[in-house]
Amino acid sequence: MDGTMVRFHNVSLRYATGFEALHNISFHIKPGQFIFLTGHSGAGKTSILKLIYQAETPSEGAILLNNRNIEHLPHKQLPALRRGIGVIFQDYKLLYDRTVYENVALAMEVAGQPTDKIEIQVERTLEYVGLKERMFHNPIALSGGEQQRVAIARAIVNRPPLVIADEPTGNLDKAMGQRIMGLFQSLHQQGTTIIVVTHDVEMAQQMGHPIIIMEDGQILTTLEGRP
Ligand SMILES: Nc1ncnc2c1ncn2[C@@H]1O[C@H](COP(=O)(O)OP(=O)(O)OP(=O)(O)O)[C@@H](O)[C@H]1O
Repeated sequence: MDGTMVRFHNVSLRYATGFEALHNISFHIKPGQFIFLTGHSGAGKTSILKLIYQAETPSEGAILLNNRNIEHLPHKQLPALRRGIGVIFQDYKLLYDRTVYENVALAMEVAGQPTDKIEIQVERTLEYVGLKERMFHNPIALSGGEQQRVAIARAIVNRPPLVIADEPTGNLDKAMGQRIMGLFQSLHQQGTTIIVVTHDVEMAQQMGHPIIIMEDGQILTTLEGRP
């Protein structure tokens, strides 16, 4: 497929502390690609995700998202940009005073979707991640792998073209990790662009997708994956 889903062009990121977490990063992700981002702790992986969903702005360089330049986007355009990205955070960021259903529905409510559509789509998405039976439970009563799947359901319920996940299998056993990766693989097969941060290079290699390896805020190398 042609075009650009994400492009970093000579991007650097200096945090308010003065620390430069990313230095002169360039890479290109096409629509529909599945990419892994790996590297040791502190290499800058989460910082890249933060730049993509605009929690941070680069100190230098250009970022293109869906062929649009985003590094100096007006504030009022931010919500629309973020709706096009499903973000799965390292610590899930679920709301523990609401049910599983409500956690996922909220993402559609803030996107202004009508109630009837929300009911159908939330149920369908929870079924997809295998949690329909737990719909009215509080996420606190769920295992780590189940909470991870609620976070995935919330991220994909609006069907964003881009899904980014920070260490989605980090705290899970191998079987649950594979199940989560299976979900990303099936989203990828439906045409979604996927970026997954992981420490697990072996697992990433088994999946056969390209792997960007980071070190000290720079890209060390990119492994191309299987054709
Ligand atoms: N808000 C911040 N202010 C200052 N420094 C930060 C901030 N966030 C991250 N850093 C620093 O930037 C560097 C890169 O952090 P980042 O979270 O991107 O690394 P990472 O590769 O995702 O690490 P991990 O695998 O441990 O999650 C680290 O040295 C970190 O301490």
